[in-house]
Amino acid sequence: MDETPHLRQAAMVYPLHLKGITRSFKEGHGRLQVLKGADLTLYPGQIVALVAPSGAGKSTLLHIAGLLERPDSGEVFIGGTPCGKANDAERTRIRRNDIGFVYQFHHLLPEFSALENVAMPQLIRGLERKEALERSSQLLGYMRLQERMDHRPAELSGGEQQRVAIARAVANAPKVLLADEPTGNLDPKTATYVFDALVALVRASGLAALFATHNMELAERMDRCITLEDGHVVEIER
Ligand SMILES: Nc1ncnc2c1ncn2[C@@H]1O[C@H](COP(=O)(O)OP(=O)(O)OP(=O)(O)O)[C@@H](O)[C@H]1O
Repeated sequence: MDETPHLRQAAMVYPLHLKGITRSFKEGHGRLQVLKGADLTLYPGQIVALVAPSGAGKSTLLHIAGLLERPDSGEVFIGGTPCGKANDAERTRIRRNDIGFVYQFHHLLPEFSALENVAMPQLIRGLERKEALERSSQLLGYMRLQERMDHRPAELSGGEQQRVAIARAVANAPKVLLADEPTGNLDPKTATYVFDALVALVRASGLAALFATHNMELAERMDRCITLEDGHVVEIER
């Protein structure tokens, strides 16, 4: 691995740092090389849009950054911790404590209330129930859902469900928030509302966020826009 002092510093300081990520998949008799040495650094408090055509590798990059998949080569640093050599248990711990995920579909637990859904990751992490519920209630208030806390997901609108999912994603105060089309299944007005709530939360908590989106209007409101070109991360100048 390239270990210039600059990179060592970046790896120590930044919420997310990807260095030389490669990933290929089996395709017919050959391999499809999706990522060919992708580099990316996210700064604290920064919201970055990842905009690229379908099939360019956005989800692959997010899965690798979120420690859901391992790259073929390269290194993922979360809050300065190199994760390549970490075993599965350590990766699960880092994922649980330091990474928040928001998906296009919320994956809330249907039999639990909004409040319990947000409390769940904190309880799994070992927080006292009272403390977890208090913090969850605060986060839901932040997402303007104080009136909806006791509702189950089926009793909430799509935009409300997604705001619960966002509150849950940041419940453990992660270093980085990763989102794959977080507003993709919402109508434009609701998408903007949910996005605004998300931005407010990211700004307030100072974490870094990386969002894959096809919504150019939302992407342009983020701090930085990046794309994937031929397996590399490229900044979109604005
Ligand atoms: N597990 C896998 N096995 C084989 N091929 C895969 C696998 N995962 C992804 N691919 C292929 O890798 C390429 C990139 O996929 P990826 O899902 O990362 O793209 P994407 O940019 O997120 O696309 P979309 O915007 O359509 O979600 C695609 O050609 C896809 O078919």
